[in-house]
Amino acid sequence: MTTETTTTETTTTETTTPVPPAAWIDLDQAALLLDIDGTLLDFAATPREVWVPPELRRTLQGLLHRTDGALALVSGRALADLDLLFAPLELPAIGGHGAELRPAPGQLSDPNRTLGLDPRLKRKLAAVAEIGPGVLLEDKGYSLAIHFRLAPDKGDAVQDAVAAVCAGFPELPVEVMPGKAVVEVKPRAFDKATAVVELMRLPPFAGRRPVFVGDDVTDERVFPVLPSFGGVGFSVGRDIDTAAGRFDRPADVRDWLSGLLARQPATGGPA
Ligand SMILES: O=P(O)(O)OC[C@H]1O[C@H](O[C@H]2O[C@H](CO)[C@@H](O)[C@H](O)[C@H]2O)[C@H](O)[C@@H](O)[C@@H]1O
Ligand SMILES: [Mg+2]
Repeated sequence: MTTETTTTETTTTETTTPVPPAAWIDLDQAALLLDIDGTLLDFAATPREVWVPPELRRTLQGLLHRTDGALALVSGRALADLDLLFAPLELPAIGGHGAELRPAPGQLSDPNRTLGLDPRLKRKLAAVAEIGPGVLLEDKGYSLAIHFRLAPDKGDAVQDAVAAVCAGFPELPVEVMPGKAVVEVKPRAFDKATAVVELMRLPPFAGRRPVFVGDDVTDERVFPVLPSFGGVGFSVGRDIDTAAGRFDRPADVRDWLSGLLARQPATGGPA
């Protein structure tokens, strides 16, 4: 069992690494890989309360077309959840921190990619919600997320309890993945980095240069694998050593993406 420390959501306006000009990215060669919460979308009190701006849907659809399908969401959320959020769009996606992989719209993720979380472990973890009101469970089948955004004072207790429960199952190949006001227990066999490597070997992503944007601990593992595909990564809200630059907030990422599309529309080459 592996444990990491929780991340913060501290956002400063002091940008030490400049946001990359949209003109730097060549959409004829790029594969756009985009994290969701804290990157494309602003945080909300609960997972269901996030808002997807209609303009963002239009931008993603345009970029998907402009890159010949080489745009994917790379999320900790389950694919079914992503499809509800972005409906009627169905985008190529990595879901559940790598548990699910859909290289093209309309395809199904192989249900045998990963085993479900051991039910004994899941039951014990679910009991952590008894710590108090505001501690929410999100069951993804292959993993369980325990949210404490509505009860920030209970964050330490939740993390300690999750670590204690997992320590009781040393034989299980699981890891504790910290996030933004959440802690998730997932199989160790996959993560966003392993799934990105897999995706980048499949058409229409293969041969393109990945441009990844992400904000969280789970995203940090992706940055080091990008150079082997000629790609780069950008962080959101904080500097990360292995990132090529930083956006301050999701609204900046959204503006950058719409600028990217505006500069390189489908009918012409780069502006
Ligand atoms: O990898 P991501 O796409 O960034 O997904 C990470 C987790 O995002 C969601 O939780 C986070 O966003 C919620 C809505 O803003 C917020 O209420 C929560 O506190 C955050 O942790 C999602 O619910 C998780 O399943 C994802 O793993
Ligand atoms: Mg995120």
